[in-house]
Amino acid sequence: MPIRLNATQPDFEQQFVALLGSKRESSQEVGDIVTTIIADVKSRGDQAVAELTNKFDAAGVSPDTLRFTPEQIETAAARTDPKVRDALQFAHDRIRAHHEKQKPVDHIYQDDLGVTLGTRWSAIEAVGIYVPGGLASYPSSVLMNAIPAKVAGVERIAMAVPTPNGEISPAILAAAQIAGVSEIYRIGGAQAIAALAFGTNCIARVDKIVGPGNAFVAAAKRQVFGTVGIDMIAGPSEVLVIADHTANPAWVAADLIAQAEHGGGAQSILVTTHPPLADAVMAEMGRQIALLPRQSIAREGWEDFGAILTVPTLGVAVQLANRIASEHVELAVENPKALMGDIRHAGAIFLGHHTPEAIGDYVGGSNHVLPTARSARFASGLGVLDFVKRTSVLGCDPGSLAALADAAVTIAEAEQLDGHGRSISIRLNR
Ligand SMILES: NC(=O)c1ccc[n+]([C@@H]2O[C@H](COP(=O)([O-])OP(=O)(O)OC[C@H]3O[C@@H](n4cnc5c(N)ncnc54)[C@H](O)[C@@H]3O)[C@@H](O)[C@H]2O)c1
Ligand SMILES: N[C@H](CO)Cc1c[nH]c[nH+]1
Ligand SMILES: [Zn+2]
Repeated sequence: MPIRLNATQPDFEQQFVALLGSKRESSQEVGDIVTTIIADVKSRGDQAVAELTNKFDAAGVSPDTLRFTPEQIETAAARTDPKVRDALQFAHDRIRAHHEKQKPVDHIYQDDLGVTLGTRWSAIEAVGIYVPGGLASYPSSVLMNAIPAKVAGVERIAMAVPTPNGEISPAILAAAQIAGVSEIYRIGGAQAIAALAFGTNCIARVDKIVGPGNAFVAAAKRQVFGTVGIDMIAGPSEVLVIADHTANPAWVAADLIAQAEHGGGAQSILVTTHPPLADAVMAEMGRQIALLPRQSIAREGWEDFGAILTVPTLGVAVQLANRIASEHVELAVENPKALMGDIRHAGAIFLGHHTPEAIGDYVGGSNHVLPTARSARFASGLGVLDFVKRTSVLGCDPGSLAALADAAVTIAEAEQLDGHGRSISIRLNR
């Protein structure tokens, strides 16, 4: 059964803290498995990648079939239902248009001492994008990963996607074609992350790895950080719905189920100021889940990771939401725009009764690769800025150098770094 809590019950704080911690962090066991996999890929390269891919995905690969050939991509993409292809193209165009607006601009100026100062942006050269594919297939995640990289001007995009039982949804390859990605490997999990980070004979190493995935993918990204850059920890999905008396219980229940459907530790939480809504959503969950197939992952997700919290005011709801720092926060309230400013920690905010989170998963235009496991306290969703680096630019002429020199030499002396001081004063014949 999902957890039900009322903010006025005496042990609320204790129960809430337990909810915050429940299965959101990567376990030691997963971390240890991932460490072993990464070490294996580092030492045995493609052979290890192929063996691990066959062990976990039963993909039937060998070291020389890890990469999709251009013909395989073309054939599979051509098999995609034209309606799906059109929908992916529609999504692509909307996502691209939104991300174009995120492009940073170089900025160079001269300050009042005559010093030239600037910020220059340049694209990362080679990026690995991870597209999850264990329990479900995510053509939409191909677009969400690849489009901001393309907009940023990344030269090489290497995509990893697991192919359970050797199968791939043609829509994945159609999405890759639409986004302009052609270097695609049929690998997943920690072995894919290790191969992209350290490189093998057939997979050249990248500079940064982005994209969502399960606990093994998230742990592997943590462990290779430093060797390569990573975007964030985008693990099992989460939704937090804040709802008042104006919310429709059937719609709220449907949104909670949509997130539980991701399985593998997904989390769906409702916080409401209206106790009758809590009861109605609970009943709706039972009704709608009963309509799902018996082994539906949504059913398991809700049973294991669902929660309904009743609170006295929207102010308390917001406080709890900021502590949970959910990947998605839906504001199913009378005046969502008024509440939005108080939500400090969220991967993405969805405004009002007519903005289901799933619209952001696919075609809204914003990115669905978002921070999970409370990392929205310090991380942001994927965007163009994840694929560029910022380099500062500084320039002095004799006049401006003279204007800065005294203070610089004084600090150098305070640090007892005489060489630093001399490299300045030598230019001024001091
Ligand atoms: N936060 C986001 O932006 C976002 C977006 C889309 C999906 N997601 C999440 O991505 C996840 C996708 O998970 P998934 O499992 O379907 O696909 P996945 O591709 O992330 O994981 C599949 C891989 O996990 C590895 N694996 C599975 N069991 C293992 C084991 N016992 N030991 C070692 N490795 C093992 C295998 O290598 C397999 O290839 C879901 O949790 C979903 O919620 C998040
Ligand atoms: N809700 C997921 C994490 O933001 C993304 C997704 C893709 N397809 C369906 N859902
Ligand atoms: Zn989703």
